[in-house]
Amino acid sequence: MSEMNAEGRGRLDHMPEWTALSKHREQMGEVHLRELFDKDPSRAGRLTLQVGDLHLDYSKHLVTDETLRLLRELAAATGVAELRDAMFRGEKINITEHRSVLHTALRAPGSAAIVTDGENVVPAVQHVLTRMSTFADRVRSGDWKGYTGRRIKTVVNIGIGGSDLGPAMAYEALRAYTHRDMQFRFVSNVDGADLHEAVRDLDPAETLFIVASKTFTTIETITNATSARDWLLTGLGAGQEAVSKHFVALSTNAEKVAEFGIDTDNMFEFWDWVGGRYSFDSAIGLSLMIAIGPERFREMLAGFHLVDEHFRTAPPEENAPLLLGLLGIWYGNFWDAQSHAVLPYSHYLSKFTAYLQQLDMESNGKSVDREGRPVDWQTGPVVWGTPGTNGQHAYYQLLHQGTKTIPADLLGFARPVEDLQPHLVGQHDLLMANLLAQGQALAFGKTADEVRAEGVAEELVPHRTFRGNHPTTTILASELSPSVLGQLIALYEHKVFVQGAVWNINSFDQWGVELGKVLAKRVEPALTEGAEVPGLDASTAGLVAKYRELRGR
Ligand SMILES: O=P(O)(O)OC[C@H]1O[C@](O)(CO)[C@@H](O)[C@@H]1O
Repeated sequence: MSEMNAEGRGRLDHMPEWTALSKHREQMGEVHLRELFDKDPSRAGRLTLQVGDLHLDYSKHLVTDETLRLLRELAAATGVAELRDAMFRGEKINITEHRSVLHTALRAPGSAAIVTDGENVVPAVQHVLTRMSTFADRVRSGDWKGYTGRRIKTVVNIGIGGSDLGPAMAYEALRAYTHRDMQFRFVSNVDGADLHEAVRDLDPAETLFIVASKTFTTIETITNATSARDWLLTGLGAGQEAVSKHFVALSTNAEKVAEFGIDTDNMFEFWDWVGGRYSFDSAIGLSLMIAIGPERFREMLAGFHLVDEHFRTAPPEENAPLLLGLLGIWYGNFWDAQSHAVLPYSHYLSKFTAYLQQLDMESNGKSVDREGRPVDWQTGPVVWGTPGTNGQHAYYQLLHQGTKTIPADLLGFARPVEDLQPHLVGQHDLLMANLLAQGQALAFGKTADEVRAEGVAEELVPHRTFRGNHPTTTILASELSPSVLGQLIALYEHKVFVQGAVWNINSFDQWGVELGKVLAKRVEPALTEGAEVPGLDASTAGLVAKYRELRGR
């Protein structure tokens, strides 16, 4: 197979810029952050960036100015800026699905013109946003009535993956801004227990289901939506005519929505150029919009747009998504880091890392390049983490004293949410002190001499020594507002983009989730009816038999 792709780009690991980074890494050897800080007193002030409301401190990274320069050269040589511009222009950079990648159009101002397939998509985006706003206002005000004439008190979003994680995460993140007289629930798992627990205390007459599915064929979602419809109609003692007052759909597939029995007047549309994991700022965000109101939703979109513009226009030295993407490449490809921890110091960001797992791992969990050739380099990392203080009492031990290199992001906010009860406000400084202390301990550790100086018995010194040298990015903002949430998500979206571009993989398909879906469909009849599954492997056949025995079949 040829070394060069259509753009004349050679294999990544054969590029001189890659080799230069490998050599640089060798020369760096066992560098320590203590040393980097000692050598350069200006480091802390210099290695920071301000993007909108986000303050990024990347001084605690194992990089020198030379490292950053070489990483930027790699980005230039791999055509990150060109691919970025092609994405913003609406070119079909999702080559395996022949689609544009235009989530940035979802948050572009109404005056923008973004053309794909000969059509400016912005008016359609704005039209759906207006429809969503009218609907959200009606539900919020009680003007939208259920079948029996009662107002809606609970909204249940049924979706999975990108049709669940985004709105569920953002709902938690922006809880302080949500409608206080309404409840919001998110059902995703095909385990009937999920829906069961979500609706068990609800009155169907006051419940609105939002069925969120780009394709409207996803088995988990359609199964849950069908069960929810049965629950509703049984509870109301009504027929199909009640569905239109209690079900709306968010989808690209009007035909399937109609087939399910939802009036397409109650469907909020989006388009195939919005990837599932990039979709919560599309119609998929309807539950969030009902929760926080259209105005706040628009503030969130403006936050996204601010970072889109930054990514599109900021010079490489000041481009935050570019920098974060390149730092990830530095660790993943040159320090053998296998994972990346995202550690928010905010209870409201409890679902943030789960959201990023799909964004990052579904995008960049690939092992062939854009030309279909196996890659010889590491691609996307395992992304993991939970809110920081909880993690400190669980897995931070491994971060501090384990054997692995795990770069981490520490996220925090200067101000607690406005409506926090006054007697709890004082806890915020303690929370943030923890964030700062962890960044410090991870970077600088504690030497054996420092431990000895505390009078620790010699045999315990190795156990109480902290190597340090664990790299972190600290991201601070004044508060977790809708705009700041939009800024944060766009920052990570574009970081993931940068990495995919450098690795020369397609970050916008997800063929890897297909096989399991197909096999589940084949195995199900074996579980229910004991049907023969041709070609079933011996282990799975044994497990099928055991399952049937345990179920008493
Ligand atoms: O919105 P849909 O079509 O139901 O898909 C849900 C999710 O399933 C996937 O296609 C695969 O898991 C995701 O990319 C997507 O977010």
